[in-house]
Amino acid sequence: MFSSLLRRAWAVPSSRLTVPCHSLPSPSTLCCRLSSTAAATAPAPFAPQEIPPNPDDFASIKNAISNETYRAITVRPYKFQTMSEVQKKVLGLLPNLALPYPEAKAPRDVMVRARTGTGKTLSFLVPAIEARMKVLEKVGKKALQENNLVNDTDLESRAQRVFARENVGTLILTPTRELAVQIAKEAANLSSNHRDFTTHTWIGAMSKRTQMRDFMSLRRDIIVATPGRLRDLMESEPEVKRSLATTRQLIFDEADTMLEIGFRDDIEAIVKDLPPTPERQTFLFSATLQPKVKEVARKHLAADHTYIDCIKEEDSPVHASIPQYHTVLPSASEQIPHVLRLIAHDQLTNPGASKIIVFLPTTKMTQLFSTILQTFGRSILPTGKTTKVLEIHSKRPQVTRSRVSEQFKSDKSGASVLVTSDVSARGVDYPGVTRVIQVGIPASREQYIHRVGRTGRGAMAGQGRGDFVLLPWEVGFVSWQLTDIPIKPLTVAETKTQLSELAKKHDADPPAMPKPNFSGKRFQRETVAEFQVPYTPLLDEYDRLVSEFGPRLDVEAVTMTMTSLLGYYMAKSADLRVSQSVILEGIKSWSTDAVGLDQVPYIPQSLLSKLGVSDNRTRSYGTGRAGQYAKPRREGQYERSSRDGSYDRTTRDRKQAPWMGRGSQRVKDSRPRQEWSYKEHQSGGFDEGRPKRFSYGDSDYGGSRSRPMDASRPRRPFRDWNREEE
Ligand SMILES: Nc1ncnc2c1ncn2[C@@H]1O[C@H](COP(=O)(O)OP(=O)(O)OP(=O)(O)O)[C@@H](O)[C@H]1O
Repeated sequence: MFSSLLRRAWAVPSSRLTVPCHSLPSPSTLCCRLSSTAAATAPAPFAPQEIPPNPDDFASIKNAISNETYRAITVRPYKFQTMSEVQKKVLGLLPNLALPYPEAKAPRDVMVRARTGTGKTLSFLVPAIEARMKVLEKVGKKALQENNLVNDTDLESRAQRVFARENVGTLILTPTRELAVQIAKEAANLSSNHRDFTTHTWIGAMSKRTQMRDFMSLRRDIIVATPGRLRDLMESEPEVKRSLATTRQLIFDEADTMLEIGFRDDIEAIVKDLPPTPERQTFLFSATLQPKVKEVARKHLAADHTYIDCIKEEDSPVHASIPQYHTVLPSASEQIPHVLRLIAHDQLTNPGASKIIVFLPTTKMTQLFSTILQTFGRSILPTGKTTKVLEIHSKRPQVTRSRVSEQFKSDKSGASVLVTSDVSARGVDYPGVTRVIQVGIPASREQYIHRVGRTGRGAMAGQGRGDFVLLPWEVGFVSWQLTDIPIKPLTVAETKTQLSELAKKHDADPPAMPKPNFSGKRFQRETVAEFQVPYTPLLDEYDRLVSEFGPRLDVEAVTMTMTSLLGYYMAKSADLRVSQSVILEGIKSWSTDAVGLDQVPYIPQSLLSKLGVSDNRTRSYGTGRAGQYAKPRREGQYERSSRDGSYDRTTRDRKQAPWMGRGSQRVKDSRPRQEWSYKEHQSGGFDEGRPKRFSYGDSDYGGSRSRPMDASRPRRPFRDWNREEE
């Protein structure tokens, strides 16, 4: 019983536990905290005993960290009591981990693997703050020594201030802007009791002038940066380069992605100007660390670094308690209705507490889904118009991205959906996410894990759910890439049945939702979810959806989406173990079956050649003739394979379905992965959070800068995707 109490203490603020120890069973930690009270009242023969704190509690590292940091963790603003496994293992290395070089004993570098949402951020920020404070303490003492003084607070703090304004303490590198902002906020919270402690955030799309002004005038304790902006500042501002050459600590969050080929140029250029190891201490943290990344990582770490692995070899890399399901759709026409059904399922399962993230593979696809959800979801989802649909991807202005991200973080409406690209896949902490839905395959197995990890975090460990929705030809991803992940099959038919049962229950006994609060002067601006009653009749609408929105969607916008998908998926044929022509046919069918276009849009030959794929056309055939090229869908190619919509293929179907072929390792090995140049990356052609080689899919193909459309072809004006149809 006590162990379960402790486990639950993740959610219990420590201040609440200040009760007399005799009223509790036997928690040693609490007795320890209250030992002075006990001492005052205890009879003389039983002198107070020093009971060591529970090793799982932050109290056990109290003497290894400064009082200011300890208070920030356990009192304000965090009120955490129990350490997670990763925190216990990393913070257990304190105080040595935070001692300045050369006093500290080796090993000082660490590489850490721990599941998503288990508090890795705090694990690296505490040593970062402590290391900085220790260095400053040393600087103060040195100033006293040089002046032959024993005590002079003014002199000490003057010396510390000068030092802190010239030298950088810790540099933290992250793949995305949202994550950088989040870490910087957490660093500010954790250091809030240390006077004048300053954290800088250097990310793209924010004013360099402001960043430089703050850097020149304030302390330089911690810098949290994305590699692009950091490199830019290092190359253009001599003072940045000079100051970074004094950095004592380098931290890679989401280390595996930071060390992948896409970021490698930037990282190497940055690290070259930092002090070498062992003078510089390096931490690498991630939920996923493949063997090849570990090899690259060793280049940046001291040879005698510590490797902390909180995931046992035989365990799943995702929280085993998060149920995960994959649905292989019988036909592309089921894609949007099925996603809507999953959202409805979540809203009915968690009435008034539903918070969903939908991941899409490209920015154009994200825009398309967001538009469809905003337009149609609001009429057929259980929470109707009160459903909040938010959209984030790298093509949105940074101000909007930050606003939307904050909005979703603080959302308590009970019916919100964040439609996003991979910019939200790693590290971002959205509290209370009840379900993660992935539509289409992620960039890699690791990205799948990180996406699912947006649910079941922190105090909600083990709660939540993951759904993975695949087109028929994407099935290879589950068969070949997710072999070690406990993911169960779920058919469209099963989802329909479950939803219909939930709807019946809902109609029989609609949940009582809190009414918006109009009392007093304060008007509660947050919309609270309201349910449509009766809901069961609306379930029939799902199947009519595609024919409804098909004619209302802009053909050119769908073409752009399709082009972005081509760029993304062509590089994935080895992962899926299907040929590129199967993918091409699959995406063409998607444009008619899933989004309801009358005919497949024109795809320029030049784009297909660039992607290294042919659809058996000659160059002259079809050039500039979008309408003429478009051909009707091949009847029956992606038809439903069974009457109830389940994925139950007959032998005949199996023969006809090329994606069911498993391919061979030889094909996989012989085909090089597509990689894209730094130039493409600089031109904005990549979605942050994902290495550049995936840039093509999310790039401006189909976008405003370099559209592969035939220039002579008359175009329809591009619709504003964020507005509802007038
Ligand atoms: N000891 C703790 N007790 C309770 N909650 C905690 C504790 N440590 C961290 N948390 C909370 O858990 C959540 C997840 O933490 P964090 O974002 O650091 O996870 P992570 O391991 O870095 O995840 P990811 O791999 O996705 O980046 C945060 O909301 C954080 O405030």
